[in-house]
Amino acid sequence: MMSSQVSPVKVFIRIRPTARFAHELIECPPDQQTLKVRSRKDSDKGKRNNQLSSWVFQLNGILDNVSQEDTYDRVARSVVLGAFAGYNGTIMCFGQTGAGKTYTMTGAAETYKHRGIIPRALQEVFQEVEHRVDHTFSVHLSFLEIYNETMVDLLSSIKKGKSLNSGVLTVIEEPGGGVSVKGLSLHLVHNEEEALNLLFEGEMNRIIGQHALNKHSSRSHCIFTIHIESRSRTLSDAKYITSKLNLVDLAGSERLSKTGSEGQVQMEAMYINKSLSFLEQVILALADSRREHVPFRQSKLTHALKDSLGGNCNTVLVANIYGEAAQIEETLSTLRFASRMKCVQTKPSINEHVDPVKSVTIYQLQVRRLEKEIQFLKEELSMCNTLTYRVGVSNEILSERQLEEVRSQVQRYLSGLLDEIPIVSITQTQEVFAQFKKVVLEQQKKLREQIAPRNPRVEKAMNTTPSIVAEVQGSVGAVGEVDSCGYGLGLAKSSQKHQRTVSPKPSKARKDKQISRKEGAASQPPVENITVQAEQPLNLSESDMTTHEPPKQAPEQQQQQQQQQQQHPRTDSPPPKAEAFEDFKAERGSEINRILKENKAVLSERTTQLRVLTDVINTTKRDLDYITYELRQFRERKQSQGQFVSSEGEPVLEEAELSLVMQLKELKNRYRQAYEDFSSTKTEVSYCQHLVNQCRTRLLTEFERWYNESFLFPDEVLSVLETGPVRPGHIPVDKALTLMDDEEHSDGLHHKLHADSTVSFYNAYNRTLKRRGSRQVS
Ligand SMILES: Nc1ncnc2c1ncn2[C@@H]1O[C@H](COP(=O)(O)OP(=O)(O)OP(=O)(O)O)[C@@H](O)[C@H]1O
Repeated sequence: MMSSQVSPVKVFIRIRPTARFAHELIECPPDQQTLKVRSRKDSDKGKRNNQLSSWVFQLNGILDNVSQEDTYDRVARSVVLGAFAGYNGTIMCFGQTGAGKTYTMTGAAETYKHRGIIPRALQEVFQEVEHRVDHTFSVHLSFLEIYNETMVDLLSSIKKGKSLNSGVLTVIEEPGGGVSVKGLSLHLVHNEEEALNLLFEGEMNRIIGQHALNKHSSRSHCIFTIHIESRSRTLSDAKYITSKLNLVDLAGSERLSKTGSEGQVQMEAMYINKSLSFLEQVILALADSRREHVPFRQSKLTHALKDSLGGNCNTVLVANIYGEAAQIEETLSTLRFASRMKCVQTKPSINEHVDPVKSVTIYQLQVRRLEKEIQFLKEELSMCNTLTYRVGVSNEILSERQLEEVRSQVQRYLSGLLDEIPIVSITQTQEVFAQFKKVVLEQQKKLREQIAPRNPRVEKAMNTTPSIVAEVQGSVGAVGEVDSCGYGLGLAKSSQKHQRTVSPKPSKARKDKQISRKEGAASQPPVENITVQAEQPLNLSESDMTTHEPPKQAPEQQQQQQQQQQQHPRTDSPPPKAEAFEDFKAERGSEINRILKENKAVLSERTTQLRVLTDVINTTKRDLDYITYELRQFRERKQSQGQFVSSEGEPVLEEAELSLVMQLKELKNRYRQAYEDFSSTKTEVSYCQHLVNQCRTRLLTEFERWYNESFLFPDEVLSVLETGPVRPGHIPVDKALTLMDDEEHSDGLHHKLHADSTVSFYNAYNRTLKRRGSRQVS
């Protein structure tokens, strides 16, 4: 049930038309909401009073000379429509016998025009059911009569009704605060006509007693209920709403003395008066916010109307009055009841429920649907795989336009104009790789054409130098913290050094050339701006230096190399990296090295400071614990000996205790200060560590580049690299130098990728051909 707002009961006065209307006693001002009544009688005591008393009643509307149609519109329509939104509604007529309750509620059966609220409500309900096509509705009816405190099912004569209990009817309270009548039959109706049939059937069954005032007077209370249940057609969830419309025709409220009834009828009148009196008590209790208990259970009527009066319901009361002078007492009584009812507040709220069975079914359906979907996707995936590896390739080959797009993407990616190449399909991804390889091969070919025939040294470098990537990774891993500053090259022990017969250092002229080349390079940022992130590992070890050993060669190769070395001067061979690194730090990389050393010095100093502060904190903490313990001990001792109190009655601190308190205070301050210093120093340490790491990475990266470009690559290689789309770092440069795929290999690459994919298809095709051939032969 959804949260509700408080809403007061709406009260209307309906005046039965009469030629003898007591205009001198009842005045209806034009505002249509006020009734002024005068009377010479003391209505409470039932005696004549010479004083003329007057009363003013303020209500929601006065229905004087108002048609049945307008009465329905003003009184009932909103309540009936509210039921379609899930709100319960109650409309009840109250008043003395013959004042027009039944006329208002059921109407005059003879003429269609004079039909009352119930038939009009039924008409509206079925019109709404027809209009609201997005919902399915079920409408049930029940008709209850309360006669002499006995509940009677007015539709029990109808066989089809569903009733939980065919025995005695009892009012039961439902968990949400509502009430229902156990055993009362509920009848499913599909249209207005079926519903009206039931209404008339119930009316026929109504017990009618002879009465002095009105021979057709109803001596019972009747509750005609329309039960509506609606479910969305569009949302297949388990939620649904229910509502009920109680249309109540109360028995006449006249006094016993006035009826002049005897015997059975007098008994009826007594019961009626009693139940209406209980109704009044309930209304009084509901109108008084201080009252905690409301006596609903005192009568069947009040119990059955419990949720209509004080619960989850839009409630409207029509108080019918018979405006003749002779009835002024009853009129006053009815109006008093009506104005009390106006103070009653209800809490209408939408009755939304969740169908437990349906919710399980819905989840089951969802699970089943998802399982189906998974199955479908699995099948689609397997079909896709099948197609990709067998026949699909021929269908999925990229068009010329698509190929061109991939080429363009790769070019833009390599030149830095595109950040990433999105993966679209397997063939597109294959094509991207193919294009990358093609670029590499093209560059390699260009290199070979330009330099190989003219420069045998490059051939040699290409054959003897490990891959640049391996070099960068391996060599970076070869430098460690072994020098005096805690940093430097991890120099291999002399016994582990490979024996080189060549001069370890490049000539001065060569070095100058190298330096000027690097200094001219645009990629060289100022050393202060150390923001390059490390991509290489930083931890370097001595043993890694052995990775600089030339790869093991076959004896023939060694012999060939020795011959080559004899042919070419030794100065052409690259120096050992350890020595080159020392040179680099002294010259080309001196500035970075200096900054690195400075940063390391600051780091070392801050680390020492941090250590000192840690000691201070620990010592202070120990002292704090000790003084706290001492103070506690002192106070416990003092407690056992009794408290010293000054002449003013204040507790007195002893000198020793005061000293401990002061020490504690001082220690706390020291601790706080040391902790603050520790925190800020710790931040500094991690920042310095970060700077050191950056510098170290930078030094190594610069060294590797310098080493490679100075000793391994000739100018021709560098010039080609600078002009091509592949920038240093994009691909392993040595790959470009050492990979020697021939032209056909390059050209055939794209086809091979597809050929791999089509192999299954062609294998199968060839097998079929073979089988066919063998059959022909045989
Ligand atoms: N507003 C009205 N317009 C025309 N006729 C009316 C109106 N109100 C009541 N009457 C007529 O007055 C007579 C008594 O009305 P009705 O039977 O509705 O009174 P009641 O309050 O229902 O009495 P009871 O105590 O028997 O239930 C009926 O013949 C009815 O047609």
